[in-house]
Amino acid sequence: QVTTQPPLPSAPTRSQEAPSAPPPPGRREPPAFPTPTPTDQAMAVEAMAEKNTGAGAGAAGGVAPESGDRRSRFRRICVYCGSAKGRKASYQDAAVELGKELVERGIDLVYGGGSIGLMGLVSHAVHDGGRHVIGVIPKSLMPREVTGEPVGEVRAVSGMHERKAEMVRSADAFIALPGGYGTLDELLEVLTWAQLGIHKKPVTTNSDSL
Ligand SMILES: CC(C)=CCNc1ncnc2c1ncn2[C@@H]1O[C@H](COP(=O)(O)O)[C@@H](O)[C@H]1O
Repeated sequence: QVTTQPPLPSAPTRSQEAPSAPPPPGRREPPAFPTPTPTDQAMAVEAMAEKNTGAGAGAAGGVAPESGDRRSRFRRICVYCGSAKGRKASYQDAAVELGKELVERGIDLVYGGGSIGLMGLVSHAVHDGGRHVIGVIPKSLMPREVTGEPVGEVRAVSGMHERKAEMVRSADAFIALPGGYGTLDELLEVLTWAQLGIHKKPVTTNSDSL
């Protein structure tokens, strides 16, 4: 079972569209979706795991939360995010905050292994905070997505499909931050694998990124 928190906005169907309400003239504002903070995202994943019996870290070997502190039931969370920093500073802030939140909750990071863009920000935040970082990256992509010293453990894989499979195998839950087509591809694949019952791990997203 997969739940997104908050639910992704769906486009109105023809029957839902009011015929008497044409779009206003001039510039169209983007819909004002709420932007959950990384704390909201981590909380959402925790809440989903509680709702989904047998889902999440329970099935994937996570640790039980210790009373009185903010340690998570998840051992490792996979973060999907852009290889670019994005148009808004808030995306970069969210990546760093999410990394810090993982550290605070004692969670290790699985990610796409790049050192550029939001991927670089979240991985450095987790690594600098002393948690383990696993970067899963095809060898052929390293020259493009890794600059300087790689962060944490690098798992070199043979291709894009293997990368996504290894990321899903290695993590107990998934959070998508803003990104481009690559992030969208990763998010859709992890969602469709859940729909097919290939895994039973929680998936959540920041709807502002889509
Ligand atoms: C050839 C093939 C099977 C492609 C399937 N597509 C993909 N599979 C796995 N990771 C991807 C794919 N396309 C892009 N990515 C990765 O997704 C990450 C984020 O990309 P983006 O900035 O959101 O854009 C990057 O590390 C990028 O290398």
